[in-house]
Amino acid sequence: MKKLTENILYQVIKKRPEQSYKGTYGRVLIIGGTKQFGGAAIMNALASVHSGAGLVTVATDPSNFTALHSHLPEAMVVNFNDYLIPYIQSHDVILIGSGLGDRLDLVKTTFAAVSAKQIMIVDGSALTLVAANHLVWPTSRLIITPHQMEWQRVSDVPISQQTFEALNSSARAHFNVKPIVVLKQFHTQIYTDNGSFELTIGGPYQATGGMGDTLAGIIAGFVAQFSNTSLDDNVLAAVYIHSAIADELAQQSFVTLPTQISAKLPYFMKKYAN
Ligand SMILES: NC(=O)C1=CN([C@@H]2O[C@H](COP(=O)(O)OP(=O)(O)OC[C@H]3O[C@@H](n4cnc5c(N)ncnc54)[C@H](OP(=O)(O)O)[C@@H]3O)[C@@H](O)[C@H]2O)[C@@H](O)CC1
Ligand SMILES: Nc1ncnc2c1ncn2[C@@H]1O[C@H](COP(=O)(O)OP(=O)(O)O)[C@@H](O)[C@H]1O
Ligand SMILES: [Mg+2]
Repeated sequence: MKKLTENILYQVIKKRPEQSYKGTYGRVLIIGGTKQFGGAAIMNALASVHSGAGLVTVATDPSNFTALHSHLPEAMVVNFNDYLIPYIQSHDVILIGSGLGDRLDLVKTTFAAVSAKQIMIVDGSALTLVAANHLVWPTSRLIITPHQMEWQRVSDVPISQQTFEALNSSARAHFNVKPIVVLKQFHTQIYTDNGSFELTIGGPYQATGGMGDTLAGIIAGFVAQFSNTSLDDNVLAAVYIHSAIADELAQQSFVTLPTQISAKLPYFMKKYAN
């Protein structure tokens, strides 16, 4: 397993060309946040916008609109009970699942509408719904971001066996579509067609609800905007920067809040842009 280093940030984060506009940096659709878990979609969106996605729309329960806008007026909203197919088809990147509760209907609609050229990130409750209902993965460019229990649910590799890299790799190989797998834990592992990678930074100051929702949002922001590097590299850079910022915050803080990580992203990214 290759160890991720800071070098991935120099490779991926580039100074922006002057001849560009918001459309250049990608359109992200976030589908998540039931009434109970609205914070998850808000944290997705904060991370996507702060990491540089050009346009972010959040399809969520309408009870979350005001809270989302008060944190992030940059985001657009749509009621996730409305007809979503035109939204799904017109976005470059779809992030589904954070705080999605039991909305299997939304997972099915999204999987059916997404096309092969779009990038889809599946997180949180959507992973649990895929596993519980034996859904077939869509043939989009797919990234999944399970924590260890979610990975157990979707891959059948028990948490106690997940230390074995070969088992995780072979479980991934048996999916109908081979996704980039971000297996989150202390020292997160990333499984790709080009090998597996290990994060060697980060720590338990990150163990706060919303930390994974924030990572999923950063991944969306990175894959939406960086078009000169591979999808694999963009995901690796997103995973690295999430914990690098946490490490920096942890020098002064006992816990590192997800929203603090998002707030720091633009400043942290600046030093790598060349
Ligand atoms: N503010 C918001 O709106 C927030 C909304 N959120 C949203 O809530 C949804 C549910 O997400 P979830 O992860 O909380 O619940 P679930 O999928 O049932 O997994 C938990 C079960 O797995 C077990 N477990 C074992 N290992 C584990 C591990 N490494 N990491 C984590 N758990 C581990 C664990 O064991 P236990 O803690 O009981 O020991 C428990 O039995 C999801 O969509 C998410 O986006 C959250 O982001 C929070 C903030
Ligand atoms: N002890 C730890 N050390 C390093 N990172 C951690 C630790 N505990 C949690 N994390 C990180 O926090 C995030 C948790 O993701 P997840 O459980 O999906 O959170 P949530 O769904 O509440 O947003 C992952 O990125 C994980 O790697
Ligand atoms: Mg999660």
